[in-house]
Amino acid sequence: MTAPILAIDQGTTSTRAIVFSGDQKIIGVGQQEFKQHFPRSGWVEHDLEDIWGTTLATVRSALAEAKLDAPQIAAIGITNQRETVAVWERATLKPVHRAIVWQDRRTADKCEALRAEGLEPMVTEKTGLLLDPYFSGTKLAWLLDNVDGLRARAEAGEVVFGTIDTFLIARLTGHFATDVTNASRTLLYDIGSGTWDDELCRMLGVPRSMLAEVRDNAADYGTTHPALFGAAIPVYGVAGDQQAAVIGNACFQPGMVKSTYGTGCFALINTGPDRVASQNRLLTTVAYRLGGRTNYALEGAIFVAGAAVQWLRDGLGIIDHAAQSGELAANADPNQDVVLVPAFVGLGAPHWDANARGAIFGITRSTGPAELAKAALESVALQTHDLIRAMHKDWAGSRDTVLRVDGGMVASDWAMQRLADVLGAPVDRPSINETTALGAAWLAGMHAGVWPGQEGFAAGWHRDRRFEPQMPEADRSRLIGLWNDAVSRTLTRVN
Ligand SMILES: Nc1ncnc2c1ncn2[C@@H]1O[C@H](COP(=O)(O)OP(=O)(O)O)[C@@H](O)[C@H]1O
Ligand SMILES: O=P(O)(O)OC[C@H](O)CO
Repeated sequence: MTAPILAIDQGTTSTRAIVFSGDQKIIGVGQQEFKQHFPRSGWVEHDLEDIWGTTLATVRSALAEAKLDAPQIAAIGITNQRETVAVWERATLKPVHRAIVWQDRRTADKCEALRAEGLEPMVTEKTGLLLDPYFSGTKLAWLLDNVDGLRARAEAGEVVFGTIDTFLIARLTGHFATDVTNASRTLLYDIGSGTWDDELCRMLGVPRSMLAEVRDNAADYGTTHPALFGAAIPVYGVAGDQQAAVIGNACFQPGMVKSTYGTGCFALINTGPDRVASQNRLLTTVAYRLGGRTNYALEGAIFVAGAAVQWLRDGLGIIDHAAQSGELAANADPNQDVVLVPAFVGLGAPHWDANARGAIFGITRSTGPAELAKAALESVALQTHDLIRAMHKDWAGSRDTVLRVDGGMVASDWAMQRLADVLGAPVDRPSINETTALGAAWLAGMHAGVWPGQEGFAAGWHRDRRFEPQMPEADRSRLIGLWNDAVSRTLTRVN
């Protein structure tokens, strides 16, 4: 039996709802962008009512486009921007503050202080993460320390914390639950024992009662309140968006790697049941847990990928649409060595320098929009190269792998060709680009028993196009050399 599944993909800049038919084709889409709040330099917040409002609206429009009613949907899968911190009243589900977004850097000093206390090795051992403002824990601590009366209310059990999945589940079904991949990004969860950790909670001053129950990725997360969509629909799948993309790109075998190019870029390699500890400042994270069995991943997280294209459009005004960036880059003068280090919100893996800021090198009088567009797209490829190189150093199982890509930016043929050139390895673009949503839908469909199991699903993965490397090796090494030099001049600290 097959049946349609609805996926909710709550991303950083927009919320999408997608209805997949029983044979995994997209038959209905709803999408809405929402406001980004930047209250101070380096701070990024989302209004949780915007997130909720766009979720309801996009689900309704996806159902309408698919010409389906709620009873015809077998199950819902949820996937979400990870690490973003929401705190709300347990009884009313009313937020007590805007959500603090994963990109927000306000806790850089707190992370530095914890590092100075020598706590990072303990944190990494338990969580697979580093002390960086990117992760939820220090942001939650900031709210407890800075919102009047919040700590007392948290200790009294009146307010709770969750990542965006947890907030949506609470509002959709009334359950207070999260999935293991989202939990693994909080700095509060021990990925080895699979439990919230008391020592980490103490380190960050977080009461245990604020934390949700952690479930497998394919599990029962309750049924939606009937009034929301006209009938109750079970929520059977939940995963953080980058882990959902691993699943949607069918990277189930150890050694398979995917890289997603949305606002940021996140490359994950499946390391199977082995928890590989990085020596090169990659993250160790949960790829998925199905039937109680965990697959781990090494992850490289870059904060600015498509955001560099947005900057070309909104900051510099040199393009009207993201899609024009590739055309412009193709016209750049090949003799100019312009390098952009897009450290707009610090640098993520493998540098983890929260205080670094962006820089452009090699500008001359003849540098213009085309060279800047080329440098912006190239910076995404060069950052990916840093991640893949770190993976190769960390784990022999990562060699000889083809990169599967997805996300909004992979629509750019120029960017994908340059990625293959800089990596010196092939890049595969799948036929369904909505792999994040597809991954969440598969979790739900498989749990509902209406979609194929792992092997059958993987067999249905199809390639749209393979990009083969074409750049001569000498040009490639020269480009990488210029990049390494530019990055070293941008860093504010040596790890
Ligand atoms: N044709 C294109 N060329 C380059 N970048 C693109 C193109 N289309 C979209 N993008 C970039 O992709 C990003 C959107 O991807 P998406 O996966 O929707 O992101 P997110 O989930 O982070 O909101 C934007 O930053 C946009 O600038
Ligand atoms: O919303 P995206 O696609 O930019 O993904 C955000 C990541 O989950 C942050 O870790």
